[in-house]
Amino acid sequence: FLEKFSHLNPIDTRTVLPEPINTHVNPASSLVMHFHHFRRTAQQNGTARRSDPEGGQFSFSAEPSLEQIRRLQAEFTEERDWSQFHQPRNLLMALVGEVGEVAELFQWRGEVSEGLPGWSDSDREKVAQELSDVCIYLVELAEKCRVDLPQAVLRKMELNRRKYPASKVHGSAKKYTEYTD
Ligand SMILES: Nc1ccn([C@H]2C[C@H](O)[C@@H](COP(=O)(O)OP(=O)(O)OP(=O)(O)O)O2)c(=O)n1
Repeated sequence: FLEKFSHLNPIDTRTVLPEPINTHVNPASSLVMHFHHFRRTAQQNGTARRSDPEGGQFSFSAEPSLEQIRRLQAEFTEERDWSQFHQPRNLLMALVGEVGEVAELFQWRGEVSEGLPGWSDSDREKVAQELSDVCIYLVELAEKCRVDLPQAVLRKMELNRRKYPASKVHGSAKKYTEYTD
Protein backbone atom coordinates (compact mmCIF):
# COMPACT_ATOMS: atom_id res chain seq x y z
CA PHE A 1 0.00 0.00 0.00
CA LEU A 2 2.75 2.48 0.92
CA GLU A 3 4.78 1.59 -2.15
CA LYS A 4 1.81 2.53 -4.31
CA PHE A 5 2.06 6.10 -3.03
CA SER A 6 5.85 6.26 -2.60
CA HIS A 7 6.01 9.15 -5.09
CA LEU A 8 4.02 11.25 -2.60
CA ASN A 9 5.41 12.99 0.44
CA PRO A 10 4.84 10.43 3.22
CA ILE A 11 4.69 13.17 5.88
CA ASP A 12 1.69 14.85 4.32
CA THR A 13 -1.25 12.62 5.26
CA ARG A 14 -3.46 14.52 2.81
CA THR A 15 -1.57 12.81 0.01
CA VAL A 16 -2.35 9.26 1.15
CA LEU A 17 -5.08 8.89 -1.44
CA PRO A 18 -4.11 9.24 -5.11
CA GLU A 19 -6.68 12.03 -5.55
CA PRO A 20 -7.46 14.01 -2.43
CA ILE A 21 -11.15 13.93 -1.55
CA ASN A 22 -12.27 17.54 -1.39
CA THR A 23 -14.59 18.83 1.30
CA HIS A 24 -17.01 20.22 -1.27
CA VAL A 25 -19.55 18.02 -3.06
CA ASN A 26 -17.94 16.17 -5.91
CA PRO A 27 -20.53 14.68 -8.31
CA ALA A 28 -18.14 12.28 -10.08
CA SER A 29 -17.13 11.27 -6.61
CA SER A 30 -13.66 9.95 -6.03
CA LEU A 31 -15.21 8.61 -2.82
CA VAL A 32 -17.08 5.99 -4.84
CA MET A 33 -13.87 4.86 -6.50
CA HIS A 34 -11.98 4.60 -3.23
CA PHE A 35 -14.92 3.04 -1.46
CA HIS A 36 -15.09 0.20 -3.99
CA HIS A 37 -11.31 -0.18 -3.89
CA PHE A 38 -11.37 -0.48 -0.10
CA ARG A 39 -14.31 -2.88 -0.19
CA ARG A 40 -12.66 -5.11 -2.76
CA THR A 41 -9.45 -5.24 -0.77
CA ALA A 42 -11.36 -5.93 2.43
CA GLN A 43 -13.31 -8.72 0.74
CA GLN A 44 -10.14 -10.35 -0.60
CA ASN A 45 -8.45 -10.10 2.76
CA GLY A 46 -11.60 -11.10 4.58
CA THR A 47 -12.20 -14.35 2.74
CA ALA A 48 -9.22 -16.08 4.31
CA ARG A 49 -10.11 -14.77 7.75
CA ARG A 50 -13.81 -15.50 7.55
CA SER A 51 -13.12 -19.14 6.66
CA ASP A 52 -12.31 -19.62 10.33
CA PRO A 53 -13.88 -16.71 12.20
CA GLU A 54 -13.28 -18.33 15.57
CA GLY A 55 -9.66 -19.23 14.79
CA GLY A 56 -6.69 -17.72 16.60
CA GLN A 57 -5.10 -15.89 13.67
CA PHE A 58 -6.52 -12.46 13.02
CA SER A 59 -5.36 -9.10 11.74
CA PHE A 60 -7.00 -6.02 10.23
CA SER A 61 -6.70 -4.97 6.61
CA ALA A 62 -4.11 -2.22 6.13
CA GLU A 63 -6.67 0.11 4.63
CA PRO A 64 -8.66 2.22 4.93
CA SER A 65 -6.55 4.08 7.46
CA LEU A 66 -8.20 6.32 10.06
CA GLU A 67 -7.33 9.31 7.86
CA GLN A 68 -9.04 7.65 4.90
CA ILE A 69 -12.08 6.87 7.06
CA ARG A 70 -12.13 10.53 8.18
CA ARG A 71 -12.19 11.64 4.56
CA LEU A 72 -14.83 9.14 3.48
CA GLN A 73 -17.12 10.29 6.30
CA ALA A 74 -16.38 13.97 5.55
CA GLU A 75 -17.47 13.43 1.97
CA PHE A 76 -20.54 11.42 3.07
CA THR A 77 -21.71 14.27 5.33
CA GLU A 78 -20.86 17.03 2.83
CA GLU A 79 -22.87 15.30 0.11
CA ARG A 80 -25.92 15.34 2.42
CA ASP A 81 -25.39 18.80 3.88
CA TRP A 82 -25.22 17.12 7.29
CA SER A 83 -22.15 18.93 8.61
CA GLN A 84 -24.56 21.39 10.25
CA PHE A 85 -25.70 18.54 12.55
CA HIS A 86 -22.27 17.05 13.23
CA GLN A 87 -21.02 19.29 16.03
CA PRO A 88 -18.88 17.64 18.71
CA ARG A 89 -21.67 17.11 21.25
CA ASN A 90 -24.03 15.61 18.68
CA LEU A 91 -21.27 13.28 17.49
CA LEU A 92 -20.59 12.27 21.07
CA MET A 93 -24.31 11.43 21.58
CA ALA A 94 -24.30 9.46 18.33
CA LEU A 95 -21.13 7.63 19.38
CA VAL A 96 -22.54 6.66 22.77
CA GLY A 97 -25.79 5.53 21.10
CA GLU A 98 -23.87 3.25 18.77
CA VAL A 99 -21.84 1.82 21.68
CA GLY A 100 -25.23 1.01 23.23
CA GLU A 101 -26.19 -0.82 20.04
CA VAL A 102 -23.05 -2.95 20.31
CA ALA A 103 -23.93 -3.71 23.93
CA GLU A 104 -27.44 -4.72 22.87
CA LEU A 105 -25.99 -7.47 20.68
CA PHE A 106 -24.17 -8.95 23.68
CA GLN A 107 -26.85 -8.48 26.29
CA TRP A 108 -28.39 -11.57 27.97
CA ARG A 109 -25.93 -13.90 26.30
CA GLY A 110 -23.79 -14.55 29.35
CA GLU A 111 -20.02 -14.69 28.86
CA VAL A 112 -18.90 -14.65 25.22
CA SER A 113 -15.52 -16.08 24.21
CA GLU A 114 -13.07 -14.54 21.78
CA GLY A 115 -14.07 -15.20 18.17
CA LEU A 116 -17.76 -15.25 19.17
CA PRO A 117 -18.08 -19.06 18.87
CA GLY A 118 -21.56 -20.22 17.94
CA TRP A 119 -22.71 -16.80 16.68
CA SER A 120 -24.57 -16.78 13.35
CA ASP A 121 -23.13 -14.98 10.33
CA SER A 122 -25.99 -12.52 10.58
CA ASP A 123 -25.16 -11.68 14.22
CA ARG A 124 -21.46 -11.38 13.34
CA GLU A 125 -22.37 -8.94 10.56
CA LYS A 126 -24.45 -6.91 13.03
CA VAL A 127 -21.42 -6.66 15.33
CA ALA A 128 -19.29 -5.54 12.37
CA GLN A 129 -21.87 -2.88 11.45
CA GLU A 130 -22.33 -1.48 14.94
CA LEU A 131 -18.58 -1.41 15.63
CA SER A 132 -18.18 0.41 12.32
CA ASP A 133 -20.74 3.02 13.38
CA VAL A 134 -18.74 3.50 16.60
CA CYS A 135 -15.51 3.84 14.61
CA ILE A 136 -17.01 6.30 12.12
CA TYR A 137 -18.42 8.58 14.81
CA LEU A 138 -15.24 8.28 16.92
CA VAL A 139 -13.06 9.32 13.98
CA GLU A 140 -15.36 12.24 13.13
CA LEU A 141 -15.52 13.35 16.77
CA ALA A 142 -11.72 13.27 16.95
CA GLU A 143 -11.57 15.37 13.78
CA LYS A 144 -14.02 17.93 15.18
CA CYS A 145 -11.97 18.06 18.42
CA ARG A 146 -8.81 18.46 16.32
CA VAL A 147 -7.32 15.31 17.80
CA ASP A 148 -4.93 13.53 15.43
CA LEU A 149 -6.23 10.15 16.54
CA PRO A 150 -3.52 7.77 15.28
CA GLN A 151 -0.77 9.89 16.84
CA ALA A 152 -2.78 10.43 20.03
CA VAL A 153 -3.18 6.65 20.33
CA LEU A 154 0.59 6.18 20.06
CA ARG A 155 1.18 8.80 22.76
CA LYS A 156 -1.44 7.23 25.01
CA MET A 157 -0.02 3.73 24.57
CA GLU A 158 3.40 5.02 25.58
CA LEU A 159 1.82 6.52 28.71
CA ASN A 160 0.06 3.21 29.40
CA ARG A 161 3.36 1.35 29.06
CA ARG A 162 5.02 3.64 31.57
CA LYS A 163 2.08 3.49 33.99
CA TYR A 164 1.92 -0.29 33.84
CA PRO A 165 5.49 -1.64 33.54
CA ALA A 166 5.18 -5.25 32.35
CA SER A 167 7.69 -6.40 34.97
CA LYS A 168 5.50 -4.95 37.72
CA VAL A 169 1.97 -5.81 36.65
CA HIS A 170 2.45 -9.08 34.75
CA GLY A 171 -0.66 -11.25 35.17
CA SER A 172 -2.49 -8.73 37.35
CA ALA A 173 -5.47 -6.60 36.30
CA LYS A 174 -5.19 -4.20 39.23
CA LYS A 175 -5.56 -0.46 38.48
CA TYR A 176 -2.32 1.52 38.81
CA THR A 177 -3.65 3.30 41.89
CA GLU A 178 -3.83 -0.05 43.72
CA TYR A 179 -0.06 -0.61 43.61
CA THR A 180 1.57 0.49 46.80
CA ASP A 181 5.24 0.83 45.69
N1 LIG B 1 -26.94 12.09 10.88
C1 LIG B 1 -26.27 10.97 10.54
C2 LIG B 1 -26.92 9.75 10.43
C3 LIG B 1 -26.18 8.64 10.07
N2 LIG B 1 -24.85 8.73 9.83
C4 LIG B 1 -24.06 7.58 9.46
C5 LIG B 1 -22.96 7.27 10.46
C6 LIG B 1 -23.26 5.90 11.00
O1 LIG B 1 -22.31 4.97 10.48
C7 LIG B 1 -24.63 5.53 10.47
C8 LIG B 1 -25.66 5.62 11.54
O2 LIG B 1 -26.92 5.46 10.95
P1 LIG B 1 -28.25 5.31 11.83
O3 LIG B 1 -28.40 6.47 12.73
O4 LIG B 1 -29.35 5.01 10.87
O5 LIG B 1 -27.94 4.08 12.80
P2 LIG B 1 -27.83 2.52 12.45
O6 LIG B 1 -27.19 2.33 11.11
O7 LIG B 1 -27.16 1.90 13.64
O8 LIG B 1 -29.34 2.05 12.31
P3 LIG B 1 -30.27 1.44 13.48
O9 LIG B 1 -30.28 2.50 14.55
O10 LIG B 1 -31.59 1.22 12.81
O11 LIG B 1 -29.59 0.18 13.95
O12 LIG B 1 -24.89 6.45 9.41
C9 LIG B 1 -24.23 9.97 9.93
O13 LIG B 1 -23.04 10.10 9.69
N3 LIG B 1 -24.96 11.07 10.29
